[in-house]
Amino acid sequence: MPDAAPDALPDALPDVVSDVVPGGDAMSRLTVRDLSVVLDGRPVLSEVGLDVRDGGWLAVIGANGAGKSTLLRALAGVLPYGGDVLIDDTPVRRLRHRDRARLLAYAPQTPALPVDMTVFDYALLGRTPYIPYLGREGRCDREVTASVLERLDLSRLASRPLGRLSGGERQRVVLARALAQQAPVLLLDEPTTALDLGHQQQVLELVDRLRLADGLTVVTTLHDLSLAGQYADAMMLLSAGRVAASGVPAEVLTEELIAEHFEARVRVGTGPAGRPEVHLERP
Ligand SMILES: Nc1ncnc2c1ncn2[C@@H]1O[C@H](COP(=O)(O)OP(=O)(O)OP(=O)(O)O)[C@@H](O)[C@H]1O
Repeated sequence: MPDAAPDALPDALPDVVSDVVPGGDAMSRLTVRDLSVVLDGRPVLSEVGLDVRDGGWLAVIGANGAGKSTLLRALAGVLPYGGDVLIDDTPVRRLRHRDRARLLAYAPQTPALPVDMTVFDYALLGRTPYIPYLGREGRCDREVTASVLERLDLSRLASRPLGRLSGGERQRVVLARALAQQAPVLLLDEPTTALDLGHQQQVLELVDRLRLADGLTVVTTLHDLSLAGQYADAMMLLSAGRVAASGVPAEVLTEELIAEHFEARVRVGTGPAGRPEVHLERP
């Protein structure tokens, strides 16, 4: 069954979410130096560097196979890498798993989901770093989870097993788990690919509001270049595992760079607030 259209977004964040997402004093500047990843003996990322300010939104773009998901997986610590990943001045690889999970949340593109687990219990897994060893979740954990599910239009599916969701519903549940984690750095791998237009807007607006209100630092891969240009304040173009361009969206979303790295013919216009809009043109 398709979901109902998402509710209009209020200007203010819901109390519970704004109370539970870390405040502006949380650590969240993300710095990457000379990052490299080798998979199956082949270099997939080389000499990647980036710097995302506290409360910044970096969109990583690039053609299929450029290394975008690999970059996010390395940042999330689920792949071995060379080089340094720092949150403020703390090397992420030195953190214990639990401490890292409080600083950095990652929503993968297509995670394996336990088909019998309910939507609520899966999103509640995001609270694991806050639950004492051998303990149970508390009221706050359940409230945070319920609030995030509500913001993502998932409350009515809370007791539904994951195996009985549509693709777009599954994608929002994966995001819900990451948001319930309350980490100041959020890594989202193609968070909108399976979503209808209304839910794309709902998800990106929610992430943007959390970023502006609470200083979340966001890194996301996005294939939709216009969406990337509308939401990100910085962009990085990856090509064959290396940084081909980086800067503000207007510096990266140029007709020349897109032609060269995507082999696509586009027209780049200027949208609201001077942000670039990318339109495909028929050859
Ligand atoms: N586990 C793996 N073992 C070996 N090679 C891999 C592995 N995972 C990915 N690769 C290769 O690494 C390269 C980068 O893959 P990655 O998934 O990061 O690209 P991407 O930019 O996210 O692509 P897409 O836009 O298609 O999602 C590709 O050539 C891919 O085939």
